[in-house]
Amino acid sequence: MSRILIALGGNALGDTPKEQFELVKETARPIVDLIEKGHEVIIAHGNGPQVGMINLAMEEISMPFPECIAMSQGYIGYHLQNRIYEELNRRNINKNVVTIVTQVVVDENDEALQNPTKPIGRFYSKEEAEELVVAKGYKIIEDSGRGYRRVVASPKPTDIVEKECIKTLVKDGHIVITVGGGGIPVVKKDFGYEGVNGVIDKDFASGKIAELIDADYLFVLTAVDRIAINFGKENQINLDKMSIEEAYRYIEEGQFAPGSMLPKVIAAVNFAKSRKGRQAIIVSLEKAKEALVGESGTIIYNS
Ligand SMILES: Nc1ncnc2c1ncn2[C@@H]1O[C@H](COP(=O)(O)OP(=O)(O)O)[C@@H](O)[C@H]1O
Ligand SMILES: NC(=O)OP(=O)(O)O
Repeated sequence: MSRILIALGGNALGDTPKEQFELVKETARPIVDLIEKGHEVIIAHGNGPQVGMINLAMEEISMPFPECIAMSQGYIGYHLQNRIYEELNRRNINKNVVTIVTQVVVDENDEALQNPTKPIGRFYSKEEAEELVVAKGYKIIEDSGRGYRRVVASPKPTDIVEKECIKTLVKDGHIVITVGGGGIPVVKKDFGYEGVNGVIDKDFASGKIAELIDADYLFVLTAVDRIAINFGKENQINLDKMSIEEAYRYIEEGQFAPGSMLPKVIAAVNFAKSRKGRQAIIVSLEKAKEALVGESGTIIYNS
């Protein structure tokens, strides 16, 4: 039996709450497959499209990002815990599922707070993007050949406020959904914490919690079955494994798009490096079960 941290991509959760609730029904199956095999599963998820949607919908009252992230953790967590519970019941597996509203500590001097890089919200055409820059003052970038997106600050996680609660729940056999959307970014104050504007990359927060709960595997589930080099080009090569040294070389070559595949690879490398025997796997949701027996995904390993 292994302890597996599953990081679900926000782009795989659909565009509307209705669409998401249907999609998450499918998401629950491969997750429960792993639980049925006896693995301990902890779930993290993205919120890029959703947090952008919430922030835009609440523009009139300028809803700050920490609150938007908390809302996204709540409703994505609700969908996941509802559907996973249903799937567990269908298979007569007696387990509890719970979502933790999670605050993630960042450094108030993190330079990333002044330099927006994290794509959120929907994709725009080039013309729409140009209009938004003028009308709303957004910073917009081109996102991995898929269109244009707003970017916001994305500080690095340094600690997780609720880590002891998470550890206890996992130890007691409960299925925990945590660090949704990378967690609510907070900075330490004298007696507590205060939210800051930004969206933490869920891949980095997932790597952090995976280390803290002593996971054996970090599964980063996204839209592609494998990492590729020369991605999207005629000479694209999909990788079934990648050593840490190879990963560093490909990063240097610029093989992984910033804001999409690059944070996943960095989080995977950091996790694989942190303890001998730990492996990170980047794979699609549909192929998660196959990935555990080496039949899909890209394994990032410490050679
Ligand atoms: N080298 C690469 N190999 C595979 N996919 C890549 C690569 N570079 C960029 N991508 C893109 O990155 C996407 C994953 O990032 P993203 O959609 O932001 O993640 P998430 O699933 O967490 O929302 C893939 O679906 C793919 O379109
Ligand atoms: N917060 C975050 O990293 O979300 P995505 O995975 O949706 O980009």
